[in-house]
Amino acid sequence: MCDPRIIVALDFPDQVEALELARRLDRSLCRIKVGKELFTRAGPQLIEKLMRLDFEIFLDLKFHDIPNTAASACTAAAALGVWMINVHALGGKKMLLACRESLHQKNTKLIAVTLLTSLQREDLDEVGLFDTPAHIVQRLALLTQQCGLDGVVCSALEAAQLRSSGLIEEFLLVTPGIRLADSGYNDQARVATPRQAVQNGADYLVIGRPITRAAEPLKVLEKISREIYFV
Ligand SMILES: O=C(O)c1cc(=O)[nH]c(=O)n1[C@@H]1O[C@H](COP(=O)(O)O)[C@@H](O)[C@H]1O
Repeated sequence: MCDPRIIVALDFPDQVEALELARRLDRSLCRIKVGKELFTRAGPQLIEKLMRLDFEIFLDLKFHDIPNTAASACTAAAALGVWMINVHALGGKKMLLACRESLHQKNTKLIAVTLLTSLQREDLDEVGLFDTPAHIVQRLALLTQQCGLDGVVCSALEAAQLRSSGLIEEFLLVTPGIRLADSGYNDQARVATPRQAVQNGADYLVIGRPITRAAEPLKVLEKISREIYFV
């Protein structure tokens, strides 16, 4: 199977809309991300249905809890047969190690969210993180790599610096906060275009509203795929 770099975020309130959109996409051009809203409403059955449509699934539940609880949740998520799952790196080293260990001998990839792409410097100050997003992301990415996870979620703005900072080449950089030149930011803060993201070294681009809310989602997906193909 080819390795499409676009992950379409199916952020919908119910499975009817989600499946309808999925059927309009081309599985050779994208994977699919199911997040908290849709999974809470539609559950594991929806994951099965999407896998029957031959999509690889990133189950984005961003676990963040004490090590035992987070690790058990990872085991349960991976048992669904999904391609990728995630946790928050701010859960700390012990949690990251426990989660990694819980997926021992499983094929599911485990990545950690560094800093949400909706956050900027002022938001970090408010929660007592007095440093730049770039520094914090770097620290959390190195910690995540030391704990043996497969990669991190970061914004594409940090990807270039991470790539030149000694991360191993196979370490995955997954970047949401992707916006087309003519689309608004919505609630995102640290954004980049698809082309910039790939130029900066992102492996996978998570894209929601610019595709899912477009009048013709498949056309936008095809256009972005062409744009990043030769970067
Ligand atoms: O883990 C994620 O996927 C994620 C991390 C992050 O830092 N920022 C972020 O936007 N996401 C997810 O990526 C998707 C972005 O959607 P759009 O803003 O509509 O493109 C949403 O489903 C978010 O939950």
